[in-house]
Amino acid sequence: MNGADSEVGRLETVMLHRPGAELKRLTPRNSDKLLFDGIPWVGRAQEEHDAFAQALRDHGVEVLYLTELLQDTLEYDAARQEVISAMLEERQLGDLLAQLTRGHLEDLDPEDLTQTLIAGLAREELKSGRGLVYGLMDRHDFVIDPLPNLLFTRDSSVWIGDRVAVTSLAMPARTRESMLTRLIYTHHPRFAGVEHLYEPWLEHVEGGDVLLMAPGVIAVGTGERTTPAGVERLCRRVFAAGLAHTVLAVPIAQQRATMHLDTICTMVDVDTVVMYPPVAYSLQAYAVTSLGNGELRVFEPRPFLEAAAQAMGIERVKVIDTGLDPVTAEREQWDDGNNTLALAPRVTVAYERNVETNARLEASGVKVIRIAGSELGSGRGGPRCMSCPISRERLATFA
Ligand SMILES: NC(=[NH2+])NCCC[C@H](N)C(=O)O
Repeated sequence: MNGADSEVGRLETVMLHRPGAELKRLTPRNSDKLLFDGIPWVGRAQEEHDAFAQALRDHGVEVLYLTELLQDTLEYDAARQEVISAMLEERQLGDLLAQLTRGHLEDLDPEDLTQTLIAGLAREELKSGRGLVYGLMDRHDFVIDPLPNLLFTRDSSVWIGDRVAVTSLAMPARTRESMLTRLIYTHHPRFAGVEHLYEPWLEHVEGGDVLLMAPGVIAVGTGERTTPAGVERLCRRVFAAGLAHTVLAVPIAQQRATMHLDTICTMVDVDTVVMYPPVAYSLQAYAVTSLGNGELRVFEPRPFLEAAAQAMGIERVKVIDTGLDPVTAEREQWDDGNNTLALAPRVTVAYERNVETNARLEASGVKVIRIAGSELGSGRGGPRCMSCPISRERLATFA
């Protein structure tokens, strides 16, 4: 069954995106805007990603690739027309260039259209071009921008219970990603009948900020990406759908190092988190519950770990004591040491480079499946960011 009610129920199916030609578009001139901190060696990034996918399969996880789902989806004419129109509307190319681009895209078969939607289209790759907009563009300028961050499938959709929240991404370089995930969830037969909990045109919410702490309890970070209004909208929708009794709104620093809640905290067991030490005990949360009729009850802020324990109905949330010195902690947090992907309670995937954090996880009895991420990490995302769980074994129902 599709969906998830926790971060740690046995992972059954996951959606990944194997990085490809879109990474080859990165240059020192555009990488900041495209949210990469370096220029990855693409072949090696693919090898690292293949090893990640294989590690998941070795643990019984079904791996779906976004590219394959998208290509299947683009076999349907309605889906092709929908995505081409939506993309051209967003891109603002002017009437003539939009018309030429439409012609170019309509001629592509599903495989090439998939590639173009992901890797983008430079002006010089357009079959025929003319007019003012075309003339004013440099030949390397993008008629369609590439999507190098599609690699981080966590952010462009998130399953809550049996529904999928297609997210509303905050950074201009990423907004088109959820146009593609929405298309897949709307038209791909594998997802027929799945209800959408959220839509890309609503207030900003990114999947990296959403943590399913326990059945019925969701923590949502709000900072650089998910906005306060996004959390409020998600609360209303989650409560209306009966998917949770409590949402914890967690303000996080509005900066790149902590762009999502999952950069500082992920779950490794039903009651245990691994957390960036400097914030572990200072992070605050506003618990939100439903008063019915769409009204929300918002509680005074309290320490996050306390508020979470109360909502989860447990005495306390355990924190893996990484006990790291501040410099090591900061280095490993930057390299996504706290961004782990649980395959089951106490079994987690982590970047091998975060030697100290991983050693502490193991000392606490967590099995760590190490993967290489020297190239993948240049996009500032770890195993959790690079995975969208489509199905996890349910822990319980809370109703
Ligand atoms: N869930 C996450 N932490 N995702 C990380 C996304 C990294 C990506 N380069 C961005 O800046 O958006």
